[in-house]
Amino acid sequence: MKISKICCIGAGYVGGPTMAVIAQKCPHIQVTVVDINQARIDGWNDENLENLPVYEPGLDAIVAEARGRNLFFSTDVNKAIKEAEMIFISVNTPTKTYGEGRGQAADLKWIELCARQIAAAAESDKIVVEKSTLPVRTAEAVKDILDNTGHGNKFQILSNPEFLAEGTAVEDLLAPDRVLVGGEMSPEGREAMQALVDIYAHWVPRERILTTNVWSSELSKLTANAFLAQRVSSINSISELCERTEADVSEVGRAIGADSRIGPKFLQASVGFGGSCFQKDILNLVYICRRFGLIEVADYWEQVIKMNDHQKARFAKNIISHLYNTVSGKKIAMLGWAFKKDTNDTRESAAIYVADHLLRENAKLCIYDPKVSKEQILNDLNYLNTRTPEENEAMVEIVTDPYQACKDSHAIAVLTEWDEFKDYNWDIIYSSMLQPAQLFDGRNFLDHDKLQEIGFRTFTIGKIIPPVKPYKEVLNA
Ligand SMILES: NC(=O)c1ccc[n+]([C@@H]2O[C@H](COP(=O)([O-])OP(=O)(O)OC[C@H]3O[C@@H](n4cnc5c(N)ncnc54)[C@H](O)[C@@H]3O)[C@@H](O)[C@H]2O)c1
Ligand SMILES: O=c1ccn([C@@H]2O[C@H](COP(=O)(O)OP(=O)(O)O[C@H]3O[C@H](CO)[C@@H](O)[C@H](O)[C@H]3O)[C@@H](O)[C@H]2O)c(=O)[nH]1
Repeated sequence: MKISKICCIGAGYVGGPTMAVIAQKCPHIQVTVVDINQARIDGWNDENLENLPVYEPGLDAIVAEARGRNLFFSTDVNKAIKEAEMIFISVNTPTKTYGEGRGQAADLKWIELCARQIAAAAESDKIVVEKSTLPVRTAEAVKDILDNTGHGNKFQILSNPEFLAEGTAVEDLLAPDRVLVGGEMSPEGREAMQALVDIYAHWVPRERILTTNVWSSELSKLTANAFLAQRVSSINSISELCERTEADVSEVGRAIGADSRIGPKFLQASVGFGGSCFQKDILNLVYICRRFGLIEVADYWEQVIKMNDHQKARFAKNIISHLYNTVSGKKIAMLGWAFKKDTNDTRESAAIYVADHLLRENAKLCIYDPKVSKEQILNDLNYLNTRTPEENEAMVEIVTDPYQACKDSHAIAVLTEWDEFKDYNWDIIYSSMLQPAQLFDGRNFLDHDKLQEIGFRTFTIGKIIPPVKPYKEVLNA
């Protein structure tokens, strides 16, 4: 079966970049990405590529090449469904905030709405591809809705989870470790799988395209994220032990990572993992296990989240304890708000929770992030509901100049590993701060020897840095 028209429902961090790459690599396929969010679609259609709603290195060039040729962004969902032979569902599947499974289960409201809309709008048979991350056996529900409301049209449901990481989405999409396609093991199912495999085979080596049954595919996505997050929580747990024993977590990470059975990736200790996926997907896994009565399995994975919460709280508490057990009324500069570098995404960023912790202690925060807007930072804090939006606005200043953020502060907390932070003139920053100037590197990536040499009291994760010399006088006081 040859596909000539694709539609993707959901123009977010996954739908936008994924479809842009398919369109670039398959110029003969018309790709239409649709969304109910008009502002998002306007952003994707904006002539100024700096206004694309998703920031990813290299994405602007790909959009520029394909947009208007065979890549289109629209809010006309029904039209795109009607025209397409293959429909990707790439809508959000956040943790439920209400009712049964609140705080753990995935909220499949948007998935169901998509299935119903596809059923209502379709005028011919369709292949429906689950691109969103879904609980194992969701395809069953999607198929049930489509089969019972789809006016006799035939639907094949495939699972094709996305493994891209933000910040490296384009490189991950262009050269994925693997592409996973799960489908029904019937002749029709195999034909649908082959149609999707043929699309990816335009640029992905065939041996990297794995096919499985639907349930293995759905569960592999949750499992991959659980394993990755578990590595971060594991090294973070060891970081705390390092701080008590004068071991250095970077050295431990290097030493264990050299074992080919362990491997060197995802062993970077940090203030805690963030992002829209790890926490939500593990909570979902935990929920599914509990539903099946697998209490020990659920508890095992839940510990990964508990460890992560502990790490974020530990970082904030460490700042407070080094500022003589009070941050009340003290200016603290926060460098970085995104959950990792090279993305403007802030979902579940450790920075949000560290900020909230410090604000509960009445700190005054001054925040700088090169890619995150003031509105987004305030939205993130307001979403926690810890205090009123007016109170957040009064306690938090958001600036576009990192030097201004640090000026007159008691301490700097580095929350995101943006490359530009390494190149700052730390002498100038040091001399503009209140003394003793303290710096808390939540990403272990700055040049700590140099910072110590300048005079900073430097604290990092998983390593105690001894002071190299008495604290300097304020240079330009
Ligand atoms: N963000 C990532 O890095 C990443 C990576 C792999 C997988 N995933 C998974 O992919 C899915 C999408 O994630 P995302 O980060 O792109 O989410 P997102 O929130 O950025 O985008 C989802 C989009 O879907 C739209 N939408 C929701 N319901 C709709 C409907 N009925 N019709 C049309 N549009 C609708 C929303 O308006 C939104 O723009 C999630 O299941 C997520 O777990 C995300
Ligand atoms: O050694 C490490 C690696 C990562 N992190 C943190 O872990 C979080 C997640 O990072 P990363 O996995 O690189 O980014 P995501 O975009 O969240 O990607 C994850 O989640 C996606 C959504 O499901 C999956 O598609 C990807 O495969 C999976 O890596 C970030 O806060 C990182 O700073 C660390 O603290 N230490």
